[in-house]
Amino acid sequence: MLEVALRHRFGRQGFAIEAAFTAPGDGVTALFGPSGCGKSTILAAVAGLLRPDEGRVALDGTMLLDTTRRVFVAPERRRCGLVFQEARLFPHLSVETNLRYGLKRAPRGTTGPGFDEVVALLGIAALLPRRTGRLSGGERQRVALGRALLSRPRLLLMDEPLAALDAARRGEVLPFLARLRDVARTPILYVTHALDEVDALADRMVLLESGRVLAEGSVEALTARTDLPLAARRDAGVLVACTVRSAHEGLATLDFDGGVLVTTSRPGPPGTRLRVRLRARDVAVAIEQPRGISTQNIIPVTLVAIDEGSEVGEVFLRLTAGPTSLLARVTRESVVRLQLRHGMAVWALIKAVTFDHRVVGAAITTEAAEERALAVRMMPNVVLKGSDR
Ligand SMILES: Nc1ncnc2c1ncn2[C@@H]1O[C@H](COP(=O)(O)OP(=O)(O)OP(=O)(O)O)[C@@H](O)[C@H]1O
Repeated sequence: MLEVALRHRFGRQGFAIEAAFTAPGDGVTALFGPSGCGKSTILAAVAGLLRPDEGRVALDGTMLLDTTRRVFVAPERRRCGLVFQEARLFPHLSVETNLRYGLKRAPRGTTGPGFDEVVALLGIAALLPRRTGRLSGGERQRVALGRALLSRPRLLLMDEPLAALDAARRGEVLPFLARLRDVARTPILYVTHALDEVDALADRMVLLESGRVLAEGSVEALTARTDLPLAARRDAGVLVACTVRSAHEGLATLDFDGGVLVTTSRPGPPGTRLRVRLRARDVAVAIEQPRGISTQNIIPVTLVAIDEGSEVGEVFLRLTAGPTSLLARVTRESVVRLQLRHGMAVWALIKAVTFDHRVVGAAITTEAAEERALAVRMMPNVVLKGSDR
């Protein structure tokens, strides 16, 4: 487990951070918040690249920083693997040499994935002889991930690793990040301000604003809260864990804990586990079961709360389908007109064409899936969290 408590101010009048949070010993914890809220500064303090005015950083009980006891472990001795927005590779050297540089930094006597395993995991075998200066941005980031992993870190620190890539390249690298998360068993602290990356990768989220922690918890729990700034976003809504039951003729049926969803997005074959973001603005409610309507998803739910929205004239309806929470963003006028009250049984209406999905495990090509199977064979003591568990 990573424990962080920091207090720092740049100069006398500068930006101030006062933040404390924990991250578990596995999975991805996202440091999420708007530009300038202090995410990179916190990451730098964990890496040892910044000495905060006061603070404590402990990794699995080992103190990396404790200003009260004058403990400051040098960055190179913290065993943190770093991946930044730009890959920071040696441009004149080959991919293989860059990767072996990572391996050289692994402390003696440590165990972890070997060179071939990491190359297979990240699908970079064909790139090995090439100079990194000639690679695409996405390829460079995969090499940077490999180099970080080969240094056998106890913690991977990633500062917006996809932010410098265009949409196509991000889509190319994301599944590899998911594979790394699932196979490498190294906890990851992941800085981002992109909610879709949180949806795709993170188990936990630490929500930051102006140098302070507003909330921390599971991604599902935090995205369903209407009292956090996340609720002001146009894509505010809940994340629902689903499993594909069937998929044919352009429609997929997904099971979730509390019902069934039908979607036109292509989530993969039966059994695939994924997360669906149901945006509050895409959910309507009806007080009677609608008939003669094109909407595919008509889900019986209970209205459990009416929360203030961030916009005048709007509210969030908090609905439950079994143990699963949904949010609907509707006008206050509708609440009055339909006489909506807590405890009412209503129907949530969600068009099949509206929602996005993120495959929880790596959604990768057949070739990459074969490489992944190879990586798994080569790393027998791996834990799989993905769709092909
Ligand atoms: N060395 C420094 N000296 C003075 N101010 C700094 C320094 N480094 C960062 N800051 C300020 O601290 C604040 C937080 O910066 P930080 O880079 O941690 O934010 P961030 O959340 O990572 O933002 P972004 O998403 O834009 O990278 C900003 O206002 C920044 O200008």
